[in-house]
Amino acid sequence: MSTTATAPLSFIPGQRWISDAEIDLGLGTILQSDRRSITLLFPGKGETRVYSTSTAPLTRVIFSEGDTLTHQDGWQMKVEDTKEVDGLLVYLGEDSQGEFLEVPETQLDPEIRFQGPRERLLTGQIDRNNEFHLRALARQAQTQLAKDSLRGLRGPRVGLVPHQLYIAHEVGQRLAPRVLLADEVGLGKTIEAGMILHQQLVTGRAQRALILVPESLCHQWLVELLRRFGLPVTLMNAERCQDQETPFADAQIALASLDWLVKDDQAYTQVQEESWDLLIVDEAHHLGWSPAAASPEYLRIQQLAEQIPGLLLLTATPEQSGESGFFGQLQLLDPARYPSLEAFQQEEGGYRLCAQAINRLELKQPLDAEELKALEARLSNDSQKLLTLLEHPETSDEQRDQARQQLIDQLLDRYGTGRVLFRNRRASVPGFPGREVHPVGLDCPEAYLDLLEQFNQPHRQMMAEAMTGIAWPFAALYPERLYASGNQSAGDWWQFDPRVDWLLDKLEELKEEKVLLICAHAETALELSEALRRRSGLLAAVFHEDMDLFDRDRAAAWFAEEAEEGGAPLLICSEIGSEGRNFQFAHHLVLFDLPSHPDLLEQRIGRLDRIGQNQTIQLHVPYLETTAQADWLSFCHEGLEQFTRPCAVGASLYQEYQDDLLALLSGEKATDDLIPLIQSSRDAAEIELEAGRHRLLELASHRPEVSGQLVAQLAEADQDKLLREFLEVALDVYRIQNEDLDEHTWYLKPGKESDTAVFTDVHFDMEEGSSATFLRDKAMARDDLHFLTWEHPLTRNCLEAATTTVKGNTAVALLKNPALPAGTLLLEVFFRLDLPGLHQPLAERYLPSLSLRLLLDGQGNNLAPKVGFKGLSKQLVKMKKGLARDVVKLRVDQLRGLMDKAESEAASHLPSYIEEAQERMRQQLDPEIARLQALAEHNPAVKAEEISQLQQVRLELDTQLNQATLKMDALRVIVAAGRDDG
Ligand SMILES: Nc1ncnc2c1ncn2[C@@H]1O[C@H](COP(=O)(O)OP(=O)(O)OP(=O)(O)O)[C@@H](O)[C@H]1O
Repeated sequence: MSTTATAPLSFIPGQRWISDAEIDLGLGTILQSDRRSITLLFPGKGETRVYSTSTAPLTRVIFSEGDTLTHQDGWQMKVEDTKEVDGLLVYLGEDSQGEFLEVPETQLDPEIRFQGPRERLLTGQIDRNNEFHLRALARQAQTQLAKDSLRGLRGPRVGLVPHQLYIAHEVGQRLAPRVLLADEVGLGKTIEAGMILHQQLVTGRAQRALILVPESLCHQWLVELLRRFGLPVTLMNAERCQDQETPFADAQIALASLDWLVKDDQAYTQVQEESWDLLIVDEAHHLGWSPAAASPEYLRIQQLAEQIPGLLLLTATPEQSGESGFFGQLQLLDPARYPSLEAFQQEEGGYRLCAQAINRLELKQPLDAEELKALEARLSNDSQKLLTLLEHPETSDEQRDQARQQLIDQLLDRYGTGRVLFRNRRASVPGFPGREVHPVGLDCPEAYLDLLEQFNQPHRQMMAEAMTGIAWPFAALYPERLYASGNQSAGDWWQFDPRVDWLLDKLEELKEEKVLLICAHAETALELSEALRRRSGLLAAVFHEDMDLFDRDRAAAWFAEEAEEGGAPLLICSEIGSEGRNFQFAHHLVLFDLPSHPDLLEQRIGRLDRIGQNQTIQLHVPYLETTAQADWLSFCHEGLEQFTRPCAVGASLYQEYQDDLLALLSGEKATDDLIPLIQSSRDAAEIELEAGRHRLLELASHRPEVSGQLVAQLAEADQDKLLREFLEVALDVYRIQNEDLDEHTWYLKPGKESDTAVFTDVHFDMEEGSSATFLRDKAMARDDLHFLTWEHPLTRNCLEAATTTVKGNTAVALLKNPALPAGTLLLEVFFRLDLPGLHQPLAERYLPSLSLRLLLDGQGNNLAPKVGFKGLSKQLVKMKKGLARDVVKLRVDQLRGLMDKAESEAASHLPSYIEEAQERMRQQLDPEIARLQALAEHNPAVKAEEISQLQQVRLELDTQLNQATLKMDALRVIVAAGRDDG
């Protein structure tokens, strides 16, 4: 395994040497030498070099007893003895069959490479001290990062919002997470998904992800993933896939429109042929499902969800398509846990009791007989043990607390939507500004009144539907559509519709403000913008489904631009703009009409009422009095109170009262009769939810005591000293100019000498340089600054470069410490845990890339526990290369002995290292196995193979971890300079 350096006396043809300056040439053979020059042939590379005898940068290669050499024919031999014949060495030893052999040095393998620190040191390949320093810091960081439970959360350029961090931390750590992210509108589901994805990638839990979103949100997702997470996303579309057989093959993270994949069979097949680790689907309420039929979108996602291990579904309104739609989403996530709609509905009936039991556990009260009996059906053996432990008089308080927490976790997981659904509500997220609503009743013009009356006749309702494409009586909510589809010759609706006059006045009043207007239909949006242009010369940005993606994004960007820079003061959107988009920079929302479903109204308001909104939101609602519009407003406003706060029961009340609501719209029922009924049902449903499902969801979606710690730890990262030290040394090693702009902000500029490989995938200005900060808040406020964390690509590249090349694995330094006599020798050695042949991606999840440091004195005593790396490094100065080589040559025997000692010392540490890795692995896999076993007790859909597969993985990892070794990673020879030099 090792080779040796020498003190050369003379150059004799046939001897084997390496070039210190060109190590890659391999082993050279001296062809000839005279007083002035030496000629070497490097057979491995077929190159010849001539060196001056006095300055030749050459090192003689000599193997010693115990070393293994490789013959030019490929076989190996362990050296037992050496003899010299005419100035050439002959190695004596046995091959693997035990046959005694003699190998002249002329027959050594020329391709020999010296990579390990031991070989490199002994063959005089000595690196700079700061390169060694960088490698050691990088290993230290890797160890720290491998154990870091916040890994993957440090890098994203996002504010520290507790409920988001809780979810990201909880889900991002899972293997193949499958969850529904269903926070109320605008609470940051995209950010949560981004954080989970980032974590999965950074920790190696996932390599590739597929993100499917409505077409209108593609660009916004792309921007968020790049700007906030720096992820390598590829936007896929028909154009990009044209004439390509495997267009998705190069996309590590592919982002595409779900609508496109539903329509394009070929693209869908291409997606299916790839291997993905995580699938993310935004606005998942579009995946319609009922026991009778599933939508094409649902079927496509279902197929993908069966083949992709991880799945994140995002929706603010999971029940938009009814309870069955909601169940359909849960079934995509965990078909085993949610086998049938009936079972799901039955289980829901027990939520209240479960929430009650959890409350009692939290209050440290005993469960009563009714609760115990009801829960028995769901509790399995492990839970029963916990209950017994709770009741046992000798159980300590600490054991009791732990048992209660475990029981709560198990109840949340096994009862209700537990680990699968996360839904935070505004009510429990502080800092949201209020909403103010301004309904404005307007006289209904005669032209509309006539039309509404005509079409309300039973025999004409079908015609209204055929003309407008809107079912009656909902068409009555949009009289301009009735008018426009039948009266083209009679002039434009906007010439007499009082909402337009009102709008013109309102816009005049709000001329300093940005105003978002949403209406239900694309035609209304277009005609309205035309009306404003013709009647007042106002140019509004327009956003609707018939525009292509590019034009839509351009319109949104125009609206977002500052007024002084020519930004549009008004954006007119059809319903499509009511989903997913970020318009929180505006504070005024005009609801030109109301949507026909309460969840759509919630989505509309959510464009402004979202994280980042800093003012009270003004909701302007013009409506036509004495028409269906007025009745519908009563339903939304008084019935559901939607304008003042999100209504959690809107979708279910809409379903419950569907017939009455239709009667209300057709004028067969009066608001005075219906609205009080809806109000009392709402109050009752909300009370029930608060006591049951909501309580469970609240508990499962956010634990403030956990998120509080996460926020505090992440906030501390601003001051991470190791990170700054590591980057300072890295910039020095890779020769990148670094100037302090202030205490926390650097200006970095690559120069001619710089190693530019470390800028791979860093969006960096290589010409002018770029600035970077360690402060999260500063990075959030200024997009032009890089946010420097352990997860920034520059840091990651430096970490990789420092640990995956040989650079820095040897050094020789001078110790300036007057207390030590001159010539005192120390050897500093780093080892790292190595797992040959292990299934790496699987193992890395559990395996901390631990490193071990030893500091041996001349007698082989380990001083590392007393003398730290940092303190020692401060006392070291560099030594010239020539002198360093001489030191190694002079002390070669002592060094060999110390290296052997280091190896045996390291071996004694190995068992405890392996134990730690095994412990981590078990901590992750055992609860998962136990959970599946518990679920299987009640649910035949949990397959036995699923459990045995996981048990098999655990067994294999356990065995493989036992084969781990500690491998020498870097060596530094330290020589005391003594008093005179000090
Ligand atoms: N932690 C955060 N730091 C900075 N900005 C954030 C954070 N969380 C959310 N935001 C911003 O708040 C807005 C809403 O977030 P996001 O789009 O993730 O919400 P959502 O729940 O997905 O919304 P919707 O329900 O409308 O789809 C976005 O502009 C987003 O950039």
